[in-house]
Amino acid sequence: MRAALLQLNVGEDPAANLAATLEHLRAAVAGGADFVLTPEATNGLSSDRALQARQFHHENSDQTLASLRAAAKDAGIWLLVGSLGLKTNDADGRFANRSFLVGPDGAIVARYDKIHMFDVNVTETEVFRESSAYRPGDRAVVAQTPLGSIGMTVCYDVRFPQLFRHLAQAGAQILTVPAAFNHLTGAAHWETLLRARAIETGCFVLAPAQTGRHPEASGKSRRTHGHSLAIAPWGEVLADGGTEPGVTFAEIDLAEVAKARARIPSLRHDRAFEGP
Ligand SMILES: O=C(O)CNC(=O)[C@H](CS)NC(=O)CCC(=O)C(=O)O
Repeated sequence: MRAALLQLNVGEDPAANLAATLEHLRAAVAGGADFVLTPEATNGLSSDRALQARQFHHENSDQTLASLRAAAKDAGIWLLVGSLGLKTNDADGRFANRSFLVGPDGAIVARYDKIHMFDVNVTETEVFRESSAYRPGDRAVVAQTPLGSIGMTVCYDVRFPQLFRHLAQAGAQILTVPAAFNHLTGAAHWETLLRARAIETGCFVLAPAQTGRHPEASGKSRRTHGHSLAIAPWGEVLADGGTEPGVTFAEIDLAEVAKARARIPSLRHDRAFEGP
C-alpha cells in the first residue's frame, strides 16, 4: 500500500484551503497513492471564533467534507481527512475537531473527535485554549479496512501514550496523527513523540502536518512545524515532508507490524501493579 501525506499551509478561508488540498490530492493520486491523508484543520486555522462561527458548518452541510469525499470516490482511494472544524449542536456553541476516514466509494467509514485539547501556554505570547473553541471527544476509534486496522488520533493526542496503547491493543496496525503542531514544541518533541508511539505500539504512524506561517486577517499569525512523518513499527522514519507544502509518499507493508511485535512483544506484557 502506498500512503501519501499531504502537507498544507492553510489560511482562514475554507474555499481556498479546499482548492489547495484538492491540488495536492491530485498529485498524490498521480503518484500512485492508495491512501491519502490530510492534516488537522484542513478547512482552516484561525483564532477568530466569530469568523469560524460564520465559516464552519455542520458535518452534513460542510463543503470541504463533501468535495473531499467526491474526490476520494473519483480516484478510488482511501482518504483520511485529518480534521475539520465543524459546528455541533452544543448549547455553548463549541465546535468539534473531527477526523474522518473515507472509503474509495466516498462513504464515511469512521469519525473521531479529538480527545485531548491543547490548552497550553507555549510562551507568554503563544497561548492556546483549544477547549474554549472545541469540545473534546470521549471515544477512541479503530476502523477495520482492507488497508489494515486504523486507529485515529489528532495532534496533541500524541502526548497521551495510553490512548495509543489502547488503540494498538484494540487491534490497530496503523495510527494516524494529523497535526497542526506548534513550531517551538515541534522542533523539540514532534519526531521523538511519534517515533516513541510507533515503537511502543508496533504500529505504523502516519502524521500529515500543517506547515509554515498561517497569517490571520486580524494581524495575528501562528507557525506550525511541518515535517509530516511516516514511521515504521520498528521506529524508522520512512518519509519526512520537510517544511514546504506538498506530498510525501511512503510504502506501508503490514508484515512489518507482526515482525516488530515478534521481536519486542511489549504490547502483550502489561502487568497490573499497586501504589503509590
Ligand atoms: O485550533 C485549531 O483551530 C486547530 N487545532 C490546533 O491547531 C491544535 C490546538 S491549538 N494544535 C495542537 O493540538 C498542537 C499541539 C502541539 O503543538 C503540542 O502538543 O506541542
